[in-house]
Amino acid sequence: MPKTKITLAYFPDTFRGMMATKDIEAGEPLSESRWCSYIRSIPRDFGTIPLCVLAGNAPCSDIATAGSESSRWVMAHMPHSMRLRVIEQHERLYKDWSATNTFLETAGMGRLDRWSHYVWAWLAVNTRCIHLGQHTGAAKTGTAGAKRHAALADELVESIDSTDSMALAPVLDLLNHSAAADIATRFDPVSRQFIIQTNCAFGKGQEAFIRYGPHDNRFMIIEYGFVLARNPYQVLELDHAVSLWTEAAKARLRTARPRSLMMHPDDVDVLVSTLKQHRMWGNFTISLDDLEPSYRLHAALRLLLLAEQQSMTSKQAVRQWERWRRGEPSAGPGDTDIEAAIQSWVCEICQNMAALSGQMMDDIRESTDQSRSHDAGDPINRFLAHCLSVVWREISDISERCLARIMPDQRVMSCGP
Ligand SMILES: C[S@@+](CC[C@H](N)C(=O)[O-])C[C@H]1O[C@@H](n2cnc3c(N)ncnc32)[C@H](O)[C@@H]1O
Repeated sequence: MPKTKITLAYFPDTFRGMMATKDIEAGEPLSESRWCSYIRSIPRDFGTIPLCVLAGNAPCSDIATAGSESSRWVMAHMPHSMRLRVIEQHERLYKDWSATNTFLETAGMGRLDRWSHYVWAWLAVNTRCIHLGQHTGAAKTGTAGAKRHAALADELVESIDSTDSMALAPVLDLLNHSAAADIATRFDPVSRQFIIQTNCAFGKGQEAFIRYGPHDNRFMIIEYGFVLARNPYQVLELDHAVSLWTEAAKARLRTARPRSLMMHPDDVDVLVSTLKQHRMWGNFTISLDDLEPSYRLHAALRLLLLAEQQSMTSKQAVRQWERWRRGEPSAGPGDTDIEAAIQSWVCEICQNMAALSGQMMDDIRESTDQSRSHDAGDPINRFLAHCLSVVWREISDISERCLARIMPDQRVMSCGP
């Protein structure tokens, strides 16, 4: 950290200004870095971001197998999809750390000595940077000059690799996120300024917001360490549930007595490969808006359930599925059965998700209550625990509403054919 003897403070006459934290001799430089004041405005701690908890105090190439008690607790209380994303994020962090050290060593500048400082800096950039490749709503109308200006900005932005063009923008990075904010961003090639323009008004004294993106709360926790109480982007992510189902189907077919004449465990892999070839594998969701399986989930379930339910080979199932995808007339009475099987699958998964989320919310409440009552330090970051609880509440809500849609008149205890 750069050294300085001055810090931001409020003064009765001049309001915000810089105060000496120690005696300063005449002739001393006020700050050893021109960035010092900015760096001091960045939060000291990113403890509500799971990666910060998981990264610990020493670099480790594989967090899935290592970590402190609190990092294991955080991992165990995240939905599966979040866990995968945090592991991926840690791999990126570790790769960046290694690449930075290689660069410094090659340049004869030694190595970074503090992992925790690097993690802090990495998270500061990740939570506060703007991407120059981000470009929304540049003026496409107006005077010839304005259009030329916009075209120049477009050209500049297109020439930038957006994954590699992060910038920290002091003051802009103090703006908080609201899903209701409406902004347009552009880089002005003449003034070389990154401009954020708001399309909604803010009254005097109100907090001015920007929108970081159309992100759900799982993403907000991982990238920014907070949740919105009412996030409009809510979906049930079911990739893991579908993968578990394929494994269970293979196990069932392996032990089936009498052996299924048509389906073989390897057929399940063929069906999965078919979905992958059609770029239809993954991103399986049910959204809060319509409480229906997304097209991708519906299509995948149709193929996966078809072969087993109607005793087909994978080849026959793929042929029938492709006909359905092309919108050709349905292949007879089996079509109603397969739709019922899809509903039944969704019903069972929603019951499992509702039960799991209830258990997770109880666990989180108990763990935070325990660390409060024992006064045992605070191994669990309470705010992070609260954020995880909100995510499980959302999963529970969608699951229960989906069950109520499928079986409107019942308190559903069991689904199935
Ligand atoms: C770009 S900074 C915004 C300024 C930040 N509040 C600060 O004090 O420096 C992003 C961070 O602000 C916080 N943040 C942004 N929007 C928020 C919101 N709606 N509710 C709670 N925290 C928010 C999160 O900690 C996030 O990682």
